[in-house]
Amino acid sequence: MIYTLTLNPSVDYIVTVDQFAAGKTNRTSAEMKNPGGKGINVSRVLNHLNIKTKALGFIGGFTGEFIEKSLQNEGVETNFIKVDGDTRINIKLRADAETEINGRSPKIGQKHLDQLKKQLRQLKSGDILVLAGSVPDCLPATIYRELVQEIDSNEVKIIVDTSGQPLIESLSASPFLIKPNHHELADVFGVSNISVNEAATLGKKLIDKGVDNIIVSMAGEGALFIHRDKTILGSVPKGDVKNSVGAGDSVVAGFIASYIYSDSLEEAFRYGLAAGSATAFSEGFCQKELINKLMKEVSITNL
Ligand SMILES: Nc1ncnc2c1ncn2[C@@H]1O[C@H](COP(=O)(O)OP(=O)(O)OP(=O)(O)O)[C@@H](O)[C@H]1O
Ligand SMILES: O=P(O)(O)OC[C@@]1(O)O[C@H](CO)[C@@H](O)[C@@H]1O
Repeated sequence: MIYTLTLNPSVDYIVTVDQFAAGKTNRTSAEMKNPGGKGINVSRVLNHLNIKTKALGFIGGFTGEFIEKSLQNEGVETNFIKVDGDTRINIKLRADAETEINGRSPKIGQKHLDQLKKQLRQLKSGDILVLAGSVPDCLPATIYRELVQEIDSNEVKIIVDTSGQPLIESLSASPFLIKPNHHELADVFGVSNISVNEAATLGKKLIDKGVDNIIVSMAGEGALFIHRDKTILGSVPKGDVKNSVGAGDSVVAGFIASYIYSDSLEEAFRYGLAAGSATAFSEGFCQKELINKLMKEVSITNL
C-alpha cells in the first residue's frame, strides 16, 4: 500500500485577481477551494493515475471536514486523525505574479501523535510512505525521523518532500527519495543561487549521508536525478504555465506511479517530470493523457 502523510493539510483557496492592487479592495475573477497539503496532493494525483493510496494526517474543524469529504468523493481513501481547531486555509493569489499565504496548523496533542504512531506501526514490507509538507510549529523538526522509527519493517520505502530543518533531520532516516527544489537544496547548505553543477555536487553530499535517490526540481529549467553512481539532467517540456500549485507534488506522484510498474529509476524520473509539467500546464492536477504526451518531450543526459 502507498501511504501519504500530511501533518499540516490545508484548504487551498486559489483566487485569481486580474489586476491586483495592494492596499485596495480587489475582486476575484475566478476562485477555487481544493483539499491541499503536499501528501494529500500526492494521493490526489496518484488517484488520477488509478493508483490507490491511503492519506494519513491530522485534520480538524469545518476545513478538515471539507478535506475529508472532498477526498472521499474523489475516491481517495483516508484515515485522518481528528484534532481540535480548524485545519488551515492557504491562500494562493494568482495575479501578475503568484503569491502564497500559508496558514498555521491547529495544535496537535500527544494523544493524536500516539494515534499516528500506532497507524505507522501497521505498515508492512513493500509499502511506501510519503512524508510531505511542512511540520506544524507544535511538533519538533525531528518528527519525520521519529515517525519513521515507529515502522517495524526496514522494507518500507520512505519518500520525503519537505524543506528546512525537517528535511535536514529526515536525512538520517535513510529515505529512498527526497525531492527538494534547488532553493530548498541550497538552503540545506546555507547557500543561495546555485548553478546546476553546484546542485549536483550538493545533492551528492546528501547521497553520502544515506539518501538513495534525489530529484532536484528547478521549475522550467529542468531537474536533476542523483543516485550513488549516476547524475542525470532532465529537460522539462515547454508550455504555458497555468498552475504551479502541486507541480512538485505531481513530480513525486509521477515518479512513484512509474517506479512501481517499471522498476526503472530513469523512467520514473522522466515520468515524474512529465507529470509535474502536466500539472503546471493544467488548471487542476495532471491527467494521464497529457503526461503521456509530454513524456516524449522529456529528454535526459548523463552528467
Ligand atoms: N515553467 C515550467 N515549465 C515546465 N514545467 C514546469 C515549469 N514550472 C514547473 N514545472 C514542472 O513542475 C515541476 C516542479 O516544479 P518546481 O521545481 O517549481 O517544484 P516545487 O518548488 O516543489 O513546486 P511547487 O511547490 O510549486 O509544487 C518541475 O520539475 C516541472 O516538471
Ligand atoms: O506549507 P507547506 O506544508 O510547506 O505547503 C503547503 C502547500 O503550499 O503545498 C501544496 C503544494 O505543494 C499546497 O496544496 C499547500 O497549500
